[in-house]
Amino acid sequence: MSRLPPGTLMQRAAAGLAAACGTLMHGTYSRRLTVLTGSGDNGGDALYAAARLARRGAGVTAVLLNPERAHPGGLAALRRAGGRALTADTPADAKDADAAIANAHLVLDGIVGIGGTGGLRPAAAHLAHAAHQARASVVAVDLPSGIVADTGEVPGEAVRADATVTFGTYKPGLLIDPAAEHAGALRLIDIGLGPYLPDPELEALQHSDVAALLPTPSGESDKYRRGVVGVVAGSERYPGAAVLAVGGALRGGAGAVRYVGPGAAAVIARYPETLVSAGPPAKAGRVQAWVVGPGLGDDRAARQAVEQVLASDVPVLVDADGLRLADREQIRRRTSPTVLTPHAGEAAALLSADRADVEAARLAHVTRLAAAYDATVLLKGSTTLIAEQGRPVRVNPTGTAWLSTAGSGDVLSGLTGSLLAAGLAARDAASVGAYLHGLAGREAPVPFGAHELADRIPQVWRSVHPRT
Ligand SMILES: NC(=O)C1=CN([C@@H]2O[C@H](COP(=O)(O)OP(=O)(O)OC[C@H]3O[C@@H](n4cnc5c(N)ncnc54)[C@H](OP(=O)(O)O)[C@@H]3O)[C@@H](O)[C@H]2O)[C@@H](O)CC1
Ligand SMILES: Nc1ncnc2c1ncn2[C@@H]1O[C@H](COP(=O)(O)OP(=O)(O)O)[C@@H](O)[C@H]1O
Ligand SMILES: [K+]
Repeated sequence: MSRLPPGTLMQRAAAGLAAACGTLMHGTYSRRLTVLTGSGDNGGDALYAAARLARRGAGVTAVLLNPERAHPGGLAALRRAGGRALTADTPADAKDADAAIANAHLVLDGIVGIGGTGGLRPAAAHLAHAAHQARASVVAVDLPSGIVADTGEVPGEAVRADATVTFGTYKPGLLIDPAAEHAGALRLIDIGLGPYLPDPELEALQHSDVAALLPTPSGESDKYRRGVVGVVAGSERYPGAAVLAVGGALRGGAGAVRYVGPGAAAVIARYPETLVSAGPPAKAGRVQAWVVGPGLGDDRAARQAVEQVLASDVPVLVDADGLRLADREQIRRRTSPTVLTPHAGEAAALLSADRADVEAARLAHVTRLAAAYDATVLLKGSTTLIAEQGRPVRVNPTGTAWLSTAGSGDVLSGLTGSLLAAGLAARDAASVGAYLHGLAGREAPVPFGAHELADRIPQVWRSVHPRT
């Protein structure tokens, strides 16, 4: 801001916002637009954008939460363009304000942006509620008012938007639930901040990043050089977990999958290429990475298997029952990489916290877990986050709620373990595993069972890396 004439960034933001709204309303002429206006610069962006739309024929009403402190330049521009302004909490205007929201084609949420603190105050919450009830599309300016931009938490009332037009850079709250769910479709407007932004605290891989990380065999490759992944999963009670984890592992780029446990017959019946051994992991032969935990149960053999795997000197992914059975000190003492893949309930147990608190503040909890266990942590759920100490947290941009189906996590752990065995660093293996798993969930015809996810992986692998 200090390098440019005053107001330049706001004008860039308003121009981008107006263009996006024009597209969303399929034009401006005779469209009704209502602007929920707070008293900071977020309201200023909204007012200037609305003035641009009014000049192009839209009928604009601004509902002001605090008329004395509404952005003076924005309000003047709106009035010059023929827009009208109402005061939200004066009895004379309140009815008109509610009607303007109820009858709008589009409602712009300019209540608060990155300057907001806490849930919406009552007058603002009333407007947010009215917008939600209305037929109008709701477009959030920079972010849905009431969410915490930096964390994705939603501490109280917040706007529910159909789309969010954000400026300069994505904010963590637009990418992490529960806040992300309030944002709707995202649109980033470049206002020229790029070169001045600090390193991000949160990052999301794109297709090209994932393509560059995918292991690809070369002329020199043989099955051992490609990596062998050991899978310790399944039990008499849950033989299917073994099949699903092996199914994921066979599609993760390792050269061979070694299965260790009581589910060998079921595994071989489905995947005859699997190397199986009946004894404990310590006797199973060399692997380049282990996956331990899906459907393992909790008998003595299971506990012993977890202990042996954690005692190895190769990367280990611990999931499901493995997270429950693992000796926590043993995890912390490991010198090779460890990847923990809890869902919110398992994360809560590992931190002696409440599941609801983990889901409400995913970023804080995944960061705490990575520090507490000195491990790479992939926290599953409606948003998947990957944390490692000292590195930006990664948020997985793929996925769908259809992934919440039994056994889906088993496929993810096999897949991610296979990427570890193929030589990816722990954080990359977890991010790439989540990315492909999420894409498979989007591509598979719904409703799907978890085994169909494993079957989809080669197709999404090719879509990410067409030359494989
Ligand atoms: N930075 C940049 O480069 C650019 C920034 N830009 C834009 O500026 C925005 C940030 O503007 P900002 O800093 O003026 O704060 P903003 O988000 O409008 O909120 C402050 C107001 O909210 C109020 N308020 C607070 N909490 C509340 C609550 N819970 N419920 C209700 N009200 C609450 C608070 O009231 P107060 O506490 O003062 O009474 C104050 O009036 C940013 O998001 C982007 O849109 C663009 O123009 C492009 C360049
Ligand atoms: N609401 C949701 N939206 C998107 N993905 C979800 C949702 N709920 C769960 N998932 C994903 O589905 C998978 C479920 O894994 P998990 O909880 O381990 O189930 P299971 O133990 O049955 O395999 C994870 O990859 C998780 O991120
Ligand atoms: K807003």
